[in-house]
Amino acid sequence: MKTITVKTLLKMKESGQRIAMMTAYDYPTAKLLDQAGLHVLLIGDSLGMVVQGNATTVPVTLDDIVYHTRMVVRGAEHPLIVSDMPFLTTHGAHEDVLAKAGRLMQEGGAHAVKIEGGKELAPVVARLVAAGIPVMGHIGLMPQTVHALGGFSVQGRTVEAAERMLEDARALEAAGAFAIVLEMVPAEVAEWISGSLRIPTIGIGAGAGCDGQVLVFHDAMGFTSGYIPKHNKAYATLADTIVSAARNYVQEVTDGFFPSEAQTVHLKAEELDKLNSSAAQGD
Ligand SMILES: Nc1nc(=O)c2c([nH]1)NC[C@@H]1CN(c3ccc(C(=O)N[C@@H](CCC(=O)O)C(=O)O)cc3)CN21
Ligand SMILES: CC(C)C(=O)C(=O)O
Ligand SMILES: [Mg+2]
Repeated sequence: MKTITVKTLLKMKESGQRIAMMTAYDYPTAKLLDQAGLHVLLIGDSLGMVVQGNATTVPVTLDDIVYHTRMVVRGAEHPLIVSDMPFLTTHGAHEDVLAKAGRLMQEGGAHAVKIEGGKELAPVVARLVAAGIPVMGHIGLMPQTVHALGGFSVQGRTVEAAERMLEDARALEAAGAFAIVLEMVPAEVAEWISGSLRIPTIGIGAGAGCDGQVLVFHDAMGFTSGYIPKHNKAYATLADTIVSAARNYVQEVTDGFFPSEAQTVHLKAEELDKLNSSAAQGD
Protein backbone atom coordinates (compact mmCIF):
# COMPACT_ATOMS: atom_id res chain seq x y z
CA MET A 1 0.00 0.00 0.00
CA LYS A 2 1.28 3.44 -0.79
CA THR A 3 1.43 6.56 1.29
CA ILE A 4 -1.48 8.98 0.85
CA THR A 5 -0.80 12.68 0.30
CA VAL A 6 -3.07 15.65 -0.31
CA LYS A 7 -2.30 15.17 -4.02
CA THR A 8 -3.54 11.57 -3.84
CA LEU A 9 -6.89 12.80 -2.54
CA LEU A 10 -7.29 15.27 -5.42
CA LYS A 11 -6.49 12.48 -7.91
CA MET A 12 -8.98 10.20 -6.17
CA LYS A 13 -11.72 12.76 -6.71
CA GLU A 14 -10.70 13.21 -10.36
CA SER A 15 -10.91 9.47 -10.96
CA GLY A 16 -14.14 9.02 -8.98
CA GLN A 17 -12.51 6.98 -6.19
CA ARG A 18 -14.17 7.51 -2.79
CA ILE A 19 -12.06 8.61 0.18
CA ALA A 20 -12.40 6.72 3.48
CA MET A 21 -11.53 8.73 6.59
CA MET A 22 -11.99 7.89 10.26
CA THR A 23 -10.94 9.48 13.51
CA ALA A 24 -8.10 7.91 15.52
CA TYR A 25 -6.82 9.05 18.88
CA ASP A 26 -4.06 6.63 19.84
CA TYR A 27 -1.26 4.33 18.64
CA PRO A 28 -2.95 0.91 18.56
CA THR A 29 -6.04 2.26 16.81
CA ALA A 30 -3.95 4.10 14.21
CA LYS A 31 -1.97 0.94 13.52
CA LEU A 32 -5.10 -1.14 12.96
CA LEU A 33 -6.84 1.50 10.82
CA ASP A 34 -3.71 1.80 8.67
CA GLN A 35 -3.72 -1.99 8.26
CA ALA A 36 -7.41 -1.78 7.24
CA GLY A 37 -6.62 0.65 4.41
CA LEU A 38 -8.03 3.94 5.72
CA HIS A 39 -6.94 6.81 3.46
CA VAL A 40 -7.11 9.58 6.05
CA LEU A 41 -6.90 9.53 9.86
CA LEU A 42 -8.29 12.51 11.74
CA ILE A 43 -7.24 13.43 15.25
CA GLY A 44 -10.63 15.00 15.78
CA ASP A 45 -11.56 17.26 18.65
CA SER A 46 -14.44 14.78 19.01
CA LEU A 47 -11.92 13.13 21.36
CA GLY A 48 -13.20 15.64 23.91
CA MET A 49 -16.49 13.77 23.82
CA VAL A 50 -15.66 10.12 23.08
CA VAL A 51 -12.32 9.89 24.96
CA GLN A 52 -12.48 12.61 27.63
CA GLY A 53 -16.21 12.35 28.32
CA ASN A 54 -17.12 16.00 27.87
CA ALA A 55 -20.54 17.03 26.52
CA THR A 56 -19.03 19.08 23.68
CA THR A 57 -15.72 19.59 21.85
CA VAL A 58 -15.29 23.07 23.36
CA PRO A 59 -12.98 22.09 26.28
CA VAL A 60 -10.39 20.40 24.01
CA THR A 61 -7.00 22.17 24.04
CA LEU A 62 -4.21 22.42 21.51
CA ASP A 63 -2.03 20.40 23.92
CA ASP A 64 -4.66 17.61 23.87
CA ILE A 65 -4.55 17.44 20.08
CA VAL A 66 -0.73 17.53 20.01
CA TYR A 67 -0.59 14.68 22.55
CA HIS A 68 -3.02 12.46 20.62
CA THR A 69 -1.49 13.32 17.24
CA ARG A 70 1.92 12.07 18.43
CA MET A 71 0.41 8.70 19.33
CA VAL A 72 -1.45 8.35 16.03
CA VAL A 73 1.60 9.33 13.98
CA ARG A 74 3.66 6.58 15.62
CA GLY A 75 1.07 3.97 14.61
CA ALA A 76 0.14 5.06 11.09
CA GLU A 77 2.51 4.68 8.17
CA HIS A 78 0.32 5.11 5.06
CA PRO A 79 -2.71 7.33 5.75
CA LEU A 80 -2.72 11.11 5.56
CA ILE A 81 -2.77 12.41 9.15
CA VAL A 82 -5.01 15.43 9.76
CA SER A 83 -5.35 17.16 13.14
CA ASP A 84 -8.25 19.34 14.23
CA MET A 85 -7.52 22.92 15.26
CA PRO A 86 -9.49 23.20 18.54
CA PHE A 87 -12.03 25.85 19.60
CA LEU A 88 -10.76 29.46 19.19
CA THR A 89 -7.30 28.50 17.92
CA THR A 90 -8.11 29.81 14.42
CA HIS A 91 -9.52 33.16 15.50
CA GLY A 92 -6.45 35.07 16.67
CA ALA A 93 -3.83 37.04 14.76
CA HIS A 94 -2.54 35.12 11.74
CA GLU A 95 0.89 34.72 13.39
CA ASP A 96 -0.74 33.03 16.38
CA VAL A 97 -2.80 30.71 14.19
CA LEU A 98 0.36 29.83 12.23
CA ALA A 99 2.22 29.03 15.45
CA LYS A 100 -0.61 26.80 16.66
CA ALA A 101 -0.95 24.91 13.38
CA GLY A 102 2.85 24.69 13.39
CA ARG A 103 2.77 22.90 16.76
CA LEU A 104 0.41 20.26 15.34
CA MET A 105 2.86 19.66 12.48
CA GLN A 106 6.19 19.98 14.34
CA GLU A 107 5.40 18.56 17.78
CA GLY A 108 2.50 16.36 16.71
CA GLY A 109 3.74 15.22 13.32
CA ALA A 110 0.46 15.93 11.50
CA HIS A 111 0.52 16.26 7.70
CA ALA A 112 -2.37 18.74 7.62
CA VAL A 113 -4.78 20.62 9.87
CA LYS A 114 -8.57 20.94 9.79
CA ILE A 115 -10.39 24.18 10.56
CA GLU A 116 -14.08 24.72 11.31
CA GLY A 117 -15.38 27.78 9.49
CA GLY A 118 -16.45 29.34 6.21
CA LYS A 119 -15.37 32.28 4.09
CA GLU A 120 -14.52 34.43 7.13
CA LEU A 121 -11.53 32.13 7.62
CA ALA A 122 -10.38 32.20 3.97
CA PRO A 123 -7.60 34.75 4.69
CA VAL A 124 -6.08 32.68 7.48
CA VAL A 125 -6.43 29.51 5.39
CA ALA A 126 -4.48 31.23 2.59
CA ARG A 127 -1.83 32.25 5.11
CA LEU A 128 -1.41 28.69 6.42
CA VAL A 129 -1.33 27.25 2.89
CA ALA A 130 1.32 29.82 1.88
CA ALA A 131 3.45 28.58 4.79
CA GLY A 132 3.22 24.97 3.59
CA ILE A 133 0.48 23.79 5.94
CA PRO A 134 -2.20 21.87 4.04
CA VAL A 135 -5.66 22.86 5.30
CA MET A 136 -8.86 20.83 5.30
CA GLY A 137 -11.99 22.97 5.67
CA HIS A 138 -15.05 22.01 7.73
CA ILE A 139 -18.49 23.56 7.14
CA GLY A 140 -22.13 22.63 7.73
CA LEU A 141 -22.51 21.70 11.39
CA MET A 142 -19.45 23.11 13.15
CA PRO A 143 -19.60 21.48 16.60
CA GLN A 144 -17.28 24.11 18.14
CA THR A 145 -20.16 26.62 17.73
CA VAL A 146 -22.63 24.36 19.57
CA HIS A 147 -23.30 26.94 22.30
CA ALA A 148 -24.07 29.62 19.69
CA LEU A 149 -26.22 27.21 17.66
CA GLY A 150 -28.05 25.78 20.66
CA GLY A 151 -27.42 22.17 19.64
CA PHE A 152 -25.99 19.73 17.09
CA SER A 153 -28.44 20.09 14.24
CA VAL A 154 -28.58 19.67 10.46
CA GLN A 155 -27.42 22.80 8.59
CA GLY A 156 -28.30 24.14 5.14
CA ARG A 157 -31.95 23.14 5.12
CA THR A 158 -33.07 26.14 3.01
CA VAL A 159 -31.91 27.22 -0.44
CA GLU A 160 -30.53 30.46 1.05
CA ALA A 161 -28.53 28.53 3.65
CA ALA A 162 -27.33 26.08 1.00
CA GLU A 163 -26.18 28.95 -1.22
CA ARG A 164 -24.25 30.48 1.67
CA MET A 165 -22.66 27.10 2.29
CA LEU A 166 -21.54 26.86 -1.34
CA GLU A 167 -20.07 30.37 -1.06
CA ASP A 168 -18.13 29.24 2.01
CA ALA A 169 -16.92 26.12 0.21
CA ARG A 170 -15.82 28.11 -2.85
CA ALA A 171 -13.97 30.65 -0.67
CA LEU A 172 -12.11 27.85 1.14
CA GLU A 173 -11.21 26.19 -2.16
CA ALA A 174 -9.99 29.53 -3.55
CA ALA A 175 -7.91 30.06 -0.39
CA GLY A 176 -6.14 26.78 -1.11
CA ALA A 177 -7.89 24.20 1.10
CA PHE A 178 -7.22 20.67 -0.20
CA ALA A 179 -10.54 19.16 0.95
CA ILE A 180 -13.66 20.15 2.91
CA VAL A 181 -15.67 18.26 5.52
CA LEU A 182 -19.43 18.68 5.13
CA GLU A 183 -21.10 17.80 8.43
CA MET A 184 -24.85 17.26 8.91
CA VAL A 185 -26.01 18.65 5.58
CA PRO A 186 -28.98 17.40 3.49
CA ALA A 187 -27.70 14.94 0.87
CA GLU A 188 -28.91 17.03 -2.07
CA VAL A 189 -27.04 20.10 -0.82
CA ALA A 190 -23.84 18.12 -0.15
CA GLU A 191 -24.00 16.56 -3.61
CA TRP A 192 -24.52 19.98 -5.22
CA ILE A 193 -21.53 21.45 -3.35
CA SER A 194 -19.38 18.39 -4.15
CA GLY A 195 -20.16 18.76 -7.86
CA SER A 196 -19.28 22.46 -7.74
CA LEU A 197 -15.77 22.00 -6.30
CA ARG A 198 -12.50 20.72 -7.72
CA ILE A 199 -11.31 19.62 -4.27
CA PRO A 200 -12.89 16.59 -2.54
CA THR A 201 -15.68 16.84 0.03
CA ILE A 202 -15.72 14.44 2.97
CA GLY A 203 -19.20 13.94 4.40
CA ILE A 204 -20.49 13.02 7.83
CA GLY A 205 -24.26 12.91 7.96
CA ALA A 206 -24.18 14.46 4.46
CA GLY A 207 -25.35 11.62 2.22
CA ALA A 208 -23.66 9.47 -0.40
CA GLY A 209 -22.92 12.26 -2.88
CA CYS A 210 -19.72 13.43 -1.16
CA ASP A 211 -16.29 12.43 -2.47
CA GLY A 212 -15.47 10.70 0.80
CA GLN A 213 -16.90 9.83 4.19
CA VAL A 214 -15.70 10.26 7.76
CA LEU A 215 -16.93 8.62 10.95
CA VAL A 216 -15.90 8.89 14.58
CA PHE A 217 -14.00 5.69 15.47
CA HIS A 218 -15.97 4.93 18.62
CA ASP A 219 -19.29 5.32 16.78
CA ALA A 220 -18.18 3.19 13.82
CA MET A 221 -16.95 0.42 16.11
CA GLY A 222 -19.91 0.43 18.48
CA PHE A 223 -17.41 1.38 21.22
CA THR A 224 -19.67 3.73 23.12
CA SER A 225 -22.01 3.53 26.05
CA GLY A 226 -23.61 6.90 25.41
CA TYR A 227 -25.47 8.66 22.65
CA ILE A 228 -24.78 7.67 19.05
CA PRO A 229 -25.74 10.16 16.28
CA LYS A 230 -28.26 8.84 13.80
CA HIS A 231 -25.92 9.38 10.82
CA ASN A 232 -23.68 6.67 12.26
CA LYS A 233 -23.38 3.06 11.17
CA ALA A 234 -21.79 0.71 13.68
CA TYR A 235 -19.57 -1.79 11.85
CA ALA A 236 -18.73 -3.67 15.05
CA THR A 237 -20.06 -4.08 18.58
CA LEU A 238 -16.94 -3.37 20.65
CA ALA A 239 -18.88 -2.13 23.68
CA ASP A 240 -20.67 -5.48 23.98
CA THR A 241 -17.43 -7.38 23.38
CA ILE A 242 -15.62 -5.41 26.11
CA VAL A 243 -18.40 -5.67 28.69
CA SER A 244 -18.78 -9.41 28.25
CA ALA A 245 -15.00 -10.00 28.27
CA ALA A 246 -14.61 -7.87 31.40
CA ARG A 247 -17.49 -9.71 33.11
CA ASN A 248 -15.78 -12.97 32.30
CA TYR A 249 -12.54 -11.69 33.85
CA VAL A 250 -14.29 -10.53 37.02
CA GLN A 251 -15.97 -13.93 37.31
CA GLU A 252 -12.72 -15.87 36.83
CA VAL A 253 -10.80 -13.71 39.33
CA THR A 254 -13.51 -13.99 41.97
CA ASP A 255 -13.87 -17.74 41.34
CA GLY A 256 -10.09 -18.24 41.45
CA PHE A 257 -9.87 -19.59 37.85
CA PHE A 258 -7.56 -16.80 36.74
CA PRO A 259 -4.59 -17.01 36.61
CA SER A 260 -4.25 -20.69 35.67
CA GLU A 261 -1.02 -22.67 34.98
CA ALA A 262 -0.70 -21.08 31.52
CA GLN A 263 -0.26 -17.61 33.06
CA THR A 264 1.97 -18.71 35.97
CA VAL A 265 5.75 -18.71 36.55
CA HIS A 266 7.27 -21.22 39.03
CA LEU A 267 10.54 -21.29 40.94
CA LYS A 268 13.14 -23.86 39.85
CA ALA A 269 13.21 -26.91 42.15
CA GLU A 270 16.55 -25.92 43.74
CA GLU A 271 15.34 -22.42 44.65
CA LEU A 272 12.03 -23.81 45.78
CA ASP A 273 13.85 -26.13 48.25
CA LYS A 274 15.77 -23.15 49.66
CA LEU A 275 12.57 -21.15 49.94
CA ASN A 276 10.86 -24.02 51.76
CA SER A 277 13.72 -24.42 54.23
CA SER A 278 13.86 -20.64 54.86
CA ALA A 279 10.14 -20.67 55.43
CA ALA A 280 10.53 -23.58 57.87
CA GLN A 281 13.16 -21.56 59.83
CA GLY A 282 10.69 -18.70 59.99
CA ASP A 283 12.73 -15.97 58.18
N1 LIG B 1 -19.42 10.41 19.08
C1 LIG B 1 -19.43 11.46 18.27
N2 LIG B 1 -19.83 11.29 17.00
C2 LIG B 1 -19.85 12.34 16.13
O1 LIG B 1 -20.22 12.15 14.97
C3 LIG B 1 -19.40 13.60 16.61
C4 LIG B 1 -18.97 13.72 17.93
N3 LIG B 1 -19.01 12.64 18.75
N4 LIG B 1 -18.50 14.89 18.42
C5 LIG B 1 -18.23 15.99 17.52
C6 LIG B 1 -19.25 16.03 16.47
C7 LIG B 1 -20.62 16.38 16.99
N5 LIG B 1 -21.46 15.63 16.11
C8 LIG B 1 -22.81 15.41 16.28
C9 LIG B 1 -23.36 15.36 17.53
C10 LIG B 1 -24.71 15.17 17.70
C11 LIG B 1 -25.53 15.00 16.60
C12 LIG B 1 -27.00 14.82 16.79
O2 LIG B 1 -27.50 14.92 17.90
N6 LIG B 1 -27.76 14.53 15.75
C13 LIG B 1 -29.20 14.33 15.84
C14 LIG B 1 -29.86 14.82 14.59
C15 LIG B 1 -29.98 16.32 14.58
C16 LIG B 1 -30.86 16.85 13.46
O3 LIG B 1 -31.56 16.07 12.78
O4 LIG B 1 -30.87 18.08 13.25
C17 LIG B 1 -29.50 12.84 16.01
O5 LIG B 1 -30.66 12.54 16.36
O6 LIG B 1 -28.63 12.02 15.86
C18 LIG B 1 -24.98 15.03 15.33
C19 LIG B 1 -23.62 15.24 15.17
C20 LIG B 1 -20.69 14.95 15.11
N7 LIG B 1 -19.44 14.74 15.80
C1 LIG C 1 -16.50 14.44 12.93
C2 LIG C 1 -15.20 14.95 12.40
C3 LIG C 1 -15.32 15.56 11.05
C4 LIG C 1 -14.53 15.87 13.38
O1 LIG C 1 -14.35 17.05 13.17
C5 LIG C 1 -14.09 15.30 14.66
O2 LIG C 1 -14.06 14.06 14.82
O3 LIG C 1 -13.74 16.08 15.56
MG1 LIG D 1 -13.80 18.12 14.93
